[in-house]
Amino acid sequence: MLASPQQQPVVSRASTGAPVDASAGGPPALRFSHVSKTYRAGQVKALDDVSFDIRPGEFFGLLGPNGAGKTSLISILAGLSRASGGQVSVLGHDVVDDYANARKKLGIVPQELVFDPFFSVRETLRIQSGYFGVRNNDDWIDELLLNLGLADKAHANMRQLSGGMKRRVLVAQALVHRPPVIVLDEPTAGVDVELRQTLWQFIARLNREGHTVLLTTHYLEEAEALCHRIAMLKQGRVVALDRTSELLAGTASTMLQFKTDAALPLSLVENARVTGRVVQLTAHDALEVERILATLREAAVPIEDLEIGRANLEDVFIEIMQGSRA
Ligand SMILES: Nc1ncnc2c1ncn2[C@@H]1O[C@H](COP(=O)(O)OP(=O)(O)OP(=O)(O)O)[C@@H](O)[C@H]1O
Repeated sequence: MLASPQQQPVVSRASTGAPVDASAGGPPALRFSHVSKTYRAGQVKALDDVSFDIRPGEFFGLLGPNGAGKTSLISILAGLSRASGGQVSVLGHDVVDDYANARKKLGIVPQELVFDPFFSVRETLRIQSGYFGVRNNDDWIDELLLNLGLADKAHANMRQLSGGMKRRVLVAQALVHRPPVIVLDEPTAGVDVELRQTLWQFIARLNREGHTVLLTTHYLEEAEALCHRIAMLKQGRVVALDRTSELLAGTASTMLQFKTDAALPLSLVENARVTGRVVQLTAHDALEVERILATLREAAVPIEDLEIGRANLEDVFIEIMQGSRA
């Protein structure tokens, strides 16, 4: 961890390279306990009895379609909104009863870009340090600027920055007080490949050094690559929670993809994912692949650009959201 004198690493690495949970027996990094949230006098149920823990040092993904409740959960965690029921805590500090201590442990990168346009990047980060009572923070601010590709923008005014640059400042802002728990709410929405790589390299390094990370994203390939465990929300409820590798192991293992202009035989339509001319079908084994290809041949469906590969997290996500998998 990028340790400051006040903050002890929550996870360290033994000489074998194996991660060691230095806080074993301590509180979870994040605890969501029977959390519910309703809007409009109970008419909209955004969260319904959500419970799970995130361990210190984990890289945890929270996935779900639009409206599943991810932002509602993060708003409660950040103290921006109150749960209708249940509790949330950060390293043992309740986000309502012990808000100041809970907030100090959190670095939150929000979805929305909100800044005071009159300050420079460095001033923005100094002001944010001041909110957390951190003085003489320029060395760490310089390190953040360097790692997020902002070194040459330190004196630029916030209003002069592009959207992608502003998002980098948002990340730096969340990290000024070296929080042990980092929450990223769709940090790569609409940002270019270069920033994604810079951002993920840096966040992965912080995670290796012991910081806990909670990520929400619609980019499932990012979640698959980065997250140790994943929870999936659907209509405010947790419908899946497991190690990423277990989620992948439980899915139909093979993906067939091809292009066609013709209609699919009825027996295949139900399980097909169709995007324009591109059709994707999952199969559990080689026999099922053969059966699908035979069905297409018998129905005289002309196919182009056939590819057969391994199913990925997107396939798992769709299976779970469609309710075709427990
Ligand atoms: N302030 C609000 N007033 C009324 N309903 C709301 C409010 N905020 C969220 N909702 C509703 O609560 C549900 C969950 O919304 P939420 O924004 O938490 O989902 P989300 O998973 O973050 O979605 P997205 O992926 O689109 O950001 C949705 O039905 C949404 O319409």
